[in-house]
Amino acid sequence: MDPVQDKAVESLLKAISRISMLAEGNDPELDTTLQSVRANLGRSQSTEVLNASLQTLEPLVLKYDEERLARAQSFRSQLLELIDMSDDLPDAQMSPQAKKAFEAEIRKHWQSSSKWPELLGQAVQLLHGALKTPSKTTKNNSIIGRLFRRKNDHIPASASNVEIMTHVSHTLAALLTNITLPDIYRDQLVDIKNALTASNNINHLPALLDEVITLIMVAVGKTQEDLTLYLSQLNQQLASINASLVANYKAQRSITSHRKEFGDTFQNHVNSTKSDVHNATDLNALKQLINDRMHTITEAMSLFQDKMQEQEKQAAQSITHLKNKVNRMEQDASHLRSSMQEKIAQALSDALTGLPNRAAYQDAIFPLLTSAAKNQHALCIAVCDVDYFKKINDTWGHLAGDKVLRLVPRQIQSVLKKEHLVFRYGGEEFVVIFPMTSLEQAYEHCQNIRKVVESTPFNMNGDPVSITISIGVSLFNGKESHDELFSRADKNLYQAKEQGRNKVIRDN
Ligand SMILES: Nc1nc2c(ncn2[C@@H]2O[C@H](COP(=O)(O)OP(=O)(O)OP(=O)(O)O)[C@@H](O)[C@H]2O)c(=O)[nH]1
Repeated sequence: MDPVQDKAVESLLKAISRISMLAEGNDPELDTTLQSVRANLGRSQSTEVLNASLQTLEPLVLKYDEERLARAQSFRSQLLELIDMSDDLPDAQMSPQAKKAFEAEIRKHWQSSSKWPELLGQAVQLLHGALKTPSKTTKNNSIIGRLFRRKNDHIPASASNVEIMTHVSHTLAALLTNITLPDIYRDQLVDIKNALTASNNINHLPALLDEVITLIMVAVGKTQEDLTLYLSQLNQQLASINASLVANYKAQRSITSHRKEFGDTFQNHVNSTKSDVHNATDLNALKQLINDRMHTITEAMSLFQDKMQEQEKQAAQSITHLKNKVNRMEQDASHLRSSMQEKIAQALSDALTGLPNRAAYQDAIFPLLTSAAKNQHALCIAVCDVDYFKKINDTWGHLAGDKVLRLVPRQIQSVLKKEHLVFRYGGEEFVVIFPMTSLEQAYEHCQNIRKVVESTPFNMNGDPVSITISIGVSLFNGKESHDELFSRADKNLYQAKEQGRNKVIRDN
């Protein structure tokens, strides 16, 4: 290999090792592929084209790496700061073991941005848990106790409490800017960030922490999906780069073997010419012989040059191809994420109503049930079904039916709070999740849904028509499976239909 090629290979190795640094530790398969790419690069030869493209690539990769590191460092220090704030919170106590274990987690994962939502989720849960653990001196006076058991009592808004709350909420809001969510959750993220920065009342902290936990659970689920998809595509691209490198290596090896072949042929001609000259007796015959030899050597040289030109052309093409693939891989890494998020958002929303669909419901309900069970929060679900919907379709047509299906959820949402989650479960059926809501409160909300739907005049070909809705509500008992909870709500709905419709039936 000549020194120019040596340099090119060295540059490529460097660049690939930078890329491997970015991808390091995310996926074992990816690591193996990168190792194999590196191994092949080590054997390959290269040209100036490759070197030039790598010189452009390298500072970009280095810059990205530096920025990534700076972001990670800031994320780590904010996270640690958030945890330390539990010491300042009134009536809160964080277990030192839990804190230590979490700090170890931070040390382990702070550089891997795919782990950030999970780390933030853990931090917020720890903080939330600390708020629920009264400090020894004020055992019967915890925030949670006052907030949730005796609703009208509040911690006095002293200057230091306002200061602490401002510090906690601003740090949390800053940490949340590091979390990437699918588009459908963007508004929710902005709402939470606004609510955090707008609040200086420490009594709001537990409820805000709960909202952050719920949102992050969604983020953790989604980023893992994104990452898996991204890594599998990245692996494919790396495998294809690897194939190009192998082909390039073979081409270079073939050039080397042609060079050797030509050298051998040339040497043979020189040797036989030497011996012919040595044995020559007739000058004319010798002249003829030398002419013939020169002719053969010229032909062999021209053949060799043709072969070399063709192979160098192929090698240059293969290197350009390789360079394009590396560039495409860079671009893909940035575009892939947003397009995947778009797809996830589409897959989770219902085209007719724009509401999150049944798949989104499945995504949301399981982490919420886990959190409700763990934190002993009340959680209710309501199954709402438009009455005699078939008749609406039959009388005014399917398009009118569609219009009703678009309007009903708007009416439902008009009487609910933003933390209540509405899904189109299928057909004319909607499901509402009421996190941190007692059965009594959920029942009241459902009565409001029923009333608002009943009193809305739906316009059918110019005529106002009254439409009603039946609802079954059930309260999660903290131990049962989702199916048990759902089937109880469904049975309640069935009873509402049985009892004449336009009714809300709750658990006994
Ligand atoms: N227009 C329209 N109709 C739908 C859609 N999805 C389901 N449906 C119709 O909704 C109707 C539901 O009918 P049923 O399950 O019998 O319920 P119902 O007639 O409302 O009777 P009740 O149980 O008393 O409320 C069916 O006729 C479906 O074709 C949709 O997206 N658009």
